[in-house]
Amino acid sequence: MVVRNGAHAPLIEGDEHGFSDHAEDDIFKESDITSPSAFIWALTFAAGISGLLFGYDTGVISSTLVSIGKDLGHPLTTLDKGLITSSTSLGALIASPVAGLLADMIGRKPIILIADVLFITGALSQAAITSVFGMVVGRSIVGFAVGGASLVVPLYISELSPSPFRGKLVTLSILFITAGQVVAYIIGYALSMQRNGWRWMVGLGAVPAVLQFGLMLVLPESPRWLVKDGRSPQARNVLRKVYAAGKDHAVEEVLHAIKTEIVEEEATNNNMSTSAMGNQPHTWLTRPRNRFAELFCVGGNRRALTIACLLQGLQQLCGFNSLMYFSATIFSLLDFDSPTLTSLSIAVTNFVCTLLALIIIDHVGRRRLLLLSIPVMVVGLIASSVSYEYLGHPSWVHGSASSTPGVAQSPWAVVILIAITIYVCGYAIGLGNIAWQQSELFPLSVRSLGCGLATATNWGSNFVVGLTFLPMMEYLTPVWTFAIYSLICIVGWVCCWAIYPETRGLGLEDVRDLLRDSYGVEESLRRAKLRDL
Ligand SMILES: O[C@H]1[C@H](O)[C@@H](O)[C@H](O)[C@@H](O)[C@H]1O
Repeated sequence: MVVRNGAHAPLIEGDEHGFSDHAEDDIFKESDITSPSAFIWALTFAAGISGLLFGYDTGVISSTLVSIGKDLGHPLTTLDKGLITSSTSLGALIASPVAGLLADMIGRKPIILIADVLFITGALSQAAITSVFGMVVGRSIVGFAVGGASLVVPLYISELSPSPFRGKLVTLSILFITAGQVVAYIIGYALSMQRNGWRWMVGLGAVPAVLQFGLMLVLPESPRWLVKDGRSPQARNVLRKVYAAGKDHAVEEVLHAIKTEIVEEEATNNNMSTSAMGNQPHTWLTRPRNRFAELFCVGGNRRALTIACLLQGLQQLCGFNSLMYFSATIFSLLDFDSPTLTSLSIAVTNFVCTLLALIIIDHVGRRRLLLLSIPVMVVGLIASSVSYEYLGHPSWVHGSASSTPGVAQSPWAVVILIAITIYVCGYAIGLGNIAWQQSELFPLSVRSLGCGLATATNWGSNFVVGLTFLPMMEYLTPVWTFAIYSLICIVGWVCCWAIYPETRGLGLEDVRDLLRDSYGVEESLRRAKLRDL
C-alpha cells in the first residue's frame, strides 16, 4: 500500500492491466529492448545539459582567475582565489543533501528546474559584480545549482532509462561534465585576452541553463517518483513514451516491478517507524527521519553508504580538481607561453579518457578498472613531485606564487606536463567515472538520501582541496603537495581493494544481496569469474 495524503491507495491489487509475474515468453519484455528510444536519448541529452553546466562552471574558474586582474578592486591574493574557488564547492556541499531530501518530497524534475534558475542567477550576478565578496556570493549561488544538479540528474536519468542501458546513459551524463570543462577552457582561452573577457566567461553559463529550463518544462517527471506519489496512470504514460509504441508489455512489466518494490519499501519503513516512533502518523516531516534511520541502521545500506562516500571522497582528495581550478596558474608559473591553452590539453585528456571509460567499463568491470587506474595516478603524481624537485628555478616561492621572467623554460616543466597528463588519464578512466555509479549501490528506498550524502562528501572534499591547494603549494612546496596526493591515492587504493565489490553485470537486487552481511568482495569476484566462463 502507498500512503498518500493519509489515504491508502491500492498499488498492486486491481492493476487494470492485470500484469502477472508469469509473462509469456513470446511477449516483448524490457530485457528484449536492443536500443534506447529517440525519446530517451532526447531526455538524456536535455538532462545532461546540467552536467555541461556543472563542468563549465567548475572549469571556467581556472581562466577567470588569471584574467580578472584588478577588476575586483585589487590583484587577487591567494586567499581571494581560494575563497572564490571554494565557495562553489561549499554551496554544492550544502545543497546536495538538501536536494536529496527535496527530490523525494517534490520530485526530481522541480529540482532540475530550480537548479536552472540558480545557474542563471549565479552566472549573471558574477558577470556584473565589482568586488571579491560579490564574486564569492555569485559563485556560491552557482554552487547551490551544481550541488542539486550533480545529485539529481544521474538519479533522474537512471529512473527513466530502460535497465539494459542505465549504466551507459548515466555515464553519458558524466561525459557531459568533462565536455563542459573543455568548452570552459576553449571559451577561457578565446576570451582571456579581451578586456572584461572574464565577465563573458562566467556570464555565458546562463545560456545552456535557459535552454535546459525550456526543455525540462516539456519533459516528464520520473515514473518511479510518480508511482510513489500515488500517480500510477501518469507514470504509465511516461513509460509508454520511454519504451515507444508496441512495447506495452514491457511498460506493464516495469510498472509492476516499481510497484512491488515500493510496497516492500513501505513495509520496511512501517516496521522501522513503528519501532522508532510508535503509532504517530507519517508526515513529510517524519519521513526524512525514517529514511535516515533506514540508511544508517540497516547494515547493507550502511555499507553501501561507506563505499559510495569512500569513492566520492577519494575522487576529490586525490587533488584532481586543483588542476581544473588552478592549472592555468600552475602552467603560467612554469613559464608556458599559453597557460590557458596548456590547461585545455588537460581538459581534453580528461574528456577523451572518460569516453574511453564509457566504452570499456562494462567489459573490464568497475573494481578492476579502479584498481588498475589508481596506480597510474600514483605514477603521474610521484613523477610530478620528483620533477618539481629537479626544476631549475623555484616556481612557487614562500609567501607568493611567482614566475621568473627572463628565465628560459626548464625541460622539467615539460616533464611535469607529461606527468600531470598521465595522472589525468588514470583519473578519468577510473575514479572520475566510477564514483558517480553510486546509485546502483543503494536500494531504492534510501537511494536519493544515500546519493545526497555521498554527493555531499564529494563536494566537502572538493571544498577542502580548493581551499588548501594554493597554501600547500606555497608553504609545503609543490614537491610535498604532489607527494601527499600520491599518498592519499595509495591509501585509497588499499581501501577500495578491501571493500569495493565488483558490481559489473549485477542487477540491483544482486547488489543489495551482496552487501547484506558483508562487503561481499570475495563473493562478487567469484560471481564475476563464473560469468566470464
Ligand atoms: O566526475 C567528475 C569529472 O571527473 C570532472 O572532471 C571533475 O571535475 C569532477 O569533480 C568529477 O566529479
